[in-house]
Amino acid sequence: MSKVTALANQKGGTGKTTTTVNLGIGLAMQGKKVLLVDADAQGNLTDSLGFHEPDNLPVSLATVLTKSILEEPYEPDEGILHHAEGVDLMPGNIELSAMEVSLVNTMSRETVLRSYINTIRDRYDYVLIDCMPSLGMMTINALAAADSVIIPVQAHYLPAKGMTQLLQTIARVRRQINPKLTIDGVLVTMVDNRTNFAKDISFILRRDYGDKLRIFQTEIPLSIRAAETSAKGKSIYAHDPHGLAAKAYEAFTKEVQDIGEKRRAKQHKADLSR
Ligand SMILES: Nc1ncnc2c1ncn2[C@@H]1O[C@H](COP(=O)(O)OP(=O)(O)OP(=O)(O)O)[C@@H](O)[C@H]1O
Repeated sequence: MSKVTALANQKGGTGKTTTTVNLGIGLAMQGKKVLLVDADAQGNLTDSLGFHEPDNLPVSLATVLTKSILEEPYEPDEGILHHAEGVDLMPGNIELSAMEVSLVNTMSRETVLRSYINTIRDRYDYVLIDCMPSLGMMTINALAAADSVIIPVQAHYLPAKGMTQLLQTIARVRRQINPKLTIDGVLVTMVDNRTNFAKDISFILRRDYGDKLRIFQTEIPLSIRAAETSAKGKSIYAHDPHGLAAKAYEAFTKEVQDIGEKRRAKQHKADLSR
């Protein structure tokens, strides 16, 4: 059974893309089949995986979503790229911003991405969707398509207001479109352990949200090496395998996998008792 997870936070630069890459490749290193979906018009995920000119790709997420809306046929694996470290990628690019506008007048505007992902999810153990830094139509589509959400939060920014908005949006999507949507947890990223500020943010998050949400045990350290990976088109495991950021992403991958295993066991039990 595959699991679809959206990495979402409407604030920009919180580590969504870096986490999508390193969680995805981390899961692939554990033998899982993984599809990464670039649902951000900036195409940063596509760029980070070494496809440095996303806008020049002949087929991208916008292409297949448009075909899906127009009810034109497409091959399930149309446009899917393969990365040397064992993950597949449905690339995204600037064409998604035009989609964001055209979706408003589409009947199935909130579930176009879900329809597409449903055609391919059985081929994978995990599908990770890297969201735009907004709560617009594409992010709603990602939340409608997902089984769960991971919220990366930057350690040096107090997320209180943004978090409330995001949690409200998730609750609304759950009520109106996708009742099974759950929150896997909040991942604190770019933690600078030399300052007290990061520790404070982490403390505040755990204090204010810890009883409602899982705050992942693992925190991702601030790391120049992690920031370098996107230009290299590699994961942190390939770029700096012995560094702290690689160790942290490895531990985070393990936490996510444990959640996935528990969910599978629960589902299995429910299926048996039917
Ligand atoms: N652990 C880290 N340490 C230092 N820099 C990092 C770390 N993780 C990510 N970065 C850098 O911070 C910037 C923002 O990260 P990233 O692109 O992953 O965030 P994002 O939430 O996907 O951004 P956007 O909202 O623009 O899509 C990038 O330049 C990235 O290389």
